[in-house]
Amino acid sequence: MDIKICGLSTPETVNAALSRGASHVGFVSFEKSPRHLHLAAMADLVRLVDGRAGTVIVTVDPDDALVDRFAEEVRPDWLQLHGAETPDRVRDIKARTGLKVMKALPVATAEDLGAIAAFDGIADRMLLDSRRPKGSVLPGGNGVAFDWTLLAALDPSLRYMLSGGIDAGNVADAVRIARPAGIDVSSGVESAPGVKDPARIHSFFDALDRLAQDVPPRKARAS
Ligand SMILES: O=C(O)c1ccccc1NCC(=O)[C@H](O)[C@H](O)COP(=O)(O)O
Repeated sequence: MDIKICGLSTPETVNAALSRGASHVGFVSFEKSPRHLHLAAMADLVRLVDGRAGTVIVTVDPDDALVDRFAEEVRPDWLQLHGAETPDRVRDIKARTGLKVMKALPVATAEDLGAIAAFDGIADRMLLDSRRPKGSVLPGGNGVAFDWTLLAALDPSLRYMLSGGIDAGNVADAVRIARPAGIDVSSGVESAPGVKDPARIHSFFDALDRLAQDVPPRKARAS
């Protein structure tokens, strides 16, 4: 299973995630976020990763100029689009940058899942996240979960990332209920908003290690 640790901002916490085998590490470009990083700081962290995990810039409705700067100055592997980007816009951004795109979709009801089909064959990965709670200025990274049982209706071959309010205490339930191809976590490995905590990153991976001992691999499971 892919594991993405999102909203990292220091070499120490990037190294903690890499040391436990994170498949992806994410850096947020959104000025209202406590996790916002300038491009030069992101570029330093991408160089530190040096191919040991997929590097992801999380961004919200970026214009072409910003997309170009991400591709040229930071050189990540992925852009994670966390705004109202349409399938056409996702296609344009992929063609413009040559980068892989993860499209985030806010989920609160079964109807919300209907939007996934429009990105089929366009987005490289869907990320199913909670809807922004009332009063939050952040489209993601709010530390709230949605009803994972809604995901039972999805085509089992859809390889999506699950996010929203996941932490060491509930990741086992998230995996057992949703059986996602990947998990994305941010607030759940922080000691305060925007402050990643190496000890919590380790606890999160410890919980995954325990889970790996009890949950059969996805392909081997019935239905
Ligand atoms: O994390 C942010 O501050 C953020 C800001 C703007 C858009 C997206 C953002 N985060 C997206 C993520 O990938 C988070 O990991 C995801 O929403 C889960 O967050 P959490 O519930 O805190 O684990």
